[in-house]
Amino acid sequence: MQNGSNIVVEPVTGAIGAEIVGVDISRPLDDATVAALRQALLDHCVIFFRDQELDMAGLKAFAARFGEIFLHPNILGSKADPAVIEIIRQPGEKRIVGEDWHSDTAHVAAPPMGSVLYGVDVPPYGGDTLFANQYLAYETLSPGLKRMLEGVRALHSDRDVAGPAAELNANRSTKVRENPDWRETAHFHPVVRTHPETGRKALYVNRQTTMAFEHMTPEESRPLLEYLCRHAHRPEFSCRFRWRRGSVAFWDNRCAQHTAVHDAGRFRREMRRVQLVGDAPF
Ligand SMILES: O=C(O)CCC(=O)C(=O)O
Ligand SMILES: [Fe+2]
Repeated sequence: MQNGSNIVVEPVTGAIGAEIVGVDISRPLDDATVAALRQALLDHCVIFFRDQELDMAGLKAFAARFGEIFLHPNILGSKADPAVIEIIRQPGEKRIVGEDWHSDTAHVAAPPMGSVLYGVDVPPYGGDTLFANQYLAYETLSPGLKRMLEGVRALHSDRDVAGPAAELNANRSTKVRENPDWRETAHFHPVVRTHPETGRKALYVNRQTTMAFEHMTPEESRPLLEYLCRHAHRPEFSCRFRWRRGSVAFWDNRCAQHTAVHDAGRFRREMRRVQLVGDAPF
């Protein structure tokens, strides 16, 4: 049993991210350890682990210590276990999962609270993942823009990430579910959400799913939306994680955005991801 008091939390930037040292997450974790890890996640928005040996069951068991497992509505899960998504890139792949800045699965009524991503087969260089702190993105807006965004909601849709065209499926290994009866899933969420555990406000718009502000056309929304999406990942809000085999990133999807970098096209890259159930944003 791993004891919470042994854990060391080492921030990786001044803005976001911390590496956790001194814990083997393949072993059963006691409640003090889980509480310490959860606190580190709340403090740093994303936590990283190195040199972990996790099979699918181990990855799921670790994630399950932090909440109920979320089943993705669009992306096909592994044949071995549908709760685990295999995010695979073959050499030369045109499109990848997670390209461009986003928070995960924001088109559903209650988006996942977080994701645990595990590096199974990682390129020798390239294929990093970037994260950005959305508390800072909100806090650095001007008082006037903060006031303007108060109470404003935006429409989030899976039109571009799971649409009927399935153009994605032709160009990447990780497939969305092919469904002739596919219907768009769309929900309104506040542009500024309050984190249910920390009580802090975070910006909550992204380039993958946010279509328009409520009561406004996409054309009217686009300039401000684009400004907010660009502001959301300024270098001083972000960190970059370089993967090794056995690395883990566990992000809080309520206060962090992330993007995968598509710069390792010559190499195969294989990751496994488990998501956790979250609340409806408020
Ligand atoms: O493969 C990556 O680096 C991240 C992909 C992604 O966006 C995700 O797992 O949610
Ligand atoms: Fe993602």
